[in-house]
Amino acid sequence: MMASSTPSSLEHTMLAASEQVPIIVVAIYCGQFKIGLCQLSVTSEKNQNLVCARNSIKAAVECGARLVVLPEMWNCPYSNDYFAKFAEDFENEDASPTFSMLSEAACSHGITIVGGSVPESSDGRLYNTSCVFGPDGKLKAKHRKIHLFDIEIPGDITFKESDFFAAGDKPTIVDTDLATDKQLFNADVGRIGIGICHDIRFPELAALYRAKGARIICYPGAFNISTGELLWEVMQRARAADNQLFVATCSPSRDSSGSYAIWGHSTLVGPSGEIIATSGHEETVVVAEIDYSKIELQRKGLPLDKQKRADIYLS
Ligand SMILES: NC(=O)CC(=O)C(=O)O
Repeated sequence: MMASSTPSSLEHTMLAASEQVPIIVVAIYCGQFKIGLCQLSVTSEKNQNLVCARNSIKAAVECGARLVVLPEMWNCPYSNDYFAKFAEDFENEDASPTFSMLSEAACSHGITIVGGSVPESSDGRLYNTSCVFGPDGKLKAKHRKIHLFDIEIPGDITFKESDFFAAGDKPTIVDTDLATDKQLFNADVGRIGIGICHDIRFPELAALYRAKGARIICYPGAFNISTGELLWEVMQRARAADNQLFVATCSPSRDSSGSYAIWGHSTLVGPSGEIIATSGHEETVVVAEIDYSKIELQRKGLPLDKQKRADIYLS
């Protein structure tokens, strides 16, 4: 068991997809299911973005992924000039091409999709929203970005999401279809926590997800090159190691449209804070195996939950 989860058992393979998007596959023995992270190149043509995402989901599924994650803002450039124009109302499903495509993809492949994030219009407001679909194509959950990315570092980066978006006010935990997955695919996708990009900076949210039984937290994200180099990997590894669970992130690729320079590097991190699979900044699909027994192993060997001195710092 121990030997099977050591780095020496990793197989790294580079494959060429039919759409000529490079695919990175990382397999670990004794895994339970594969996750696919679709690092998409986002253009200012929504339809093209939908087609590209659909192809990428298919490529991930062809490599065995049962859980597929898309990036933050994948149907729309991550830019204030586009958010309102590209927004869709998910209550009106038939008029939402993004909702329809994700639902169809989840249903026809029988997979769970964490649909990155896109601009949502609702009751006269805009939200940065992630929709999660189950293998029957039904919407399982909707997460509205809780912590909006407002930053002003003179001479470096200024961005104010709160000028355009309203903040969500709920954490999002999704119970995926265990029975269906177990019967059909011998996989256990389990309980997932959802955050969007800047949400990753807030350890309290991740700790809440762990307390509620999440075994993986998915963060669609679009870190900037200014913040990404220093913090993107650190944040993911910290959230995973603090909570002894898996963290998956998915970003658009750097060549995406708009003035916002994207860091990329979609990644899967394991419960001891180890990087299992990652990418560069180009368009790609990362497929990696998740073995939940690593969580139990880590929590047994290093029982942070029992060692916690809540009497000292939570009172
Ligand atoms: N999209 C974001 O929330 C970006 C972010 O957090 C960053 O550091 O860049």
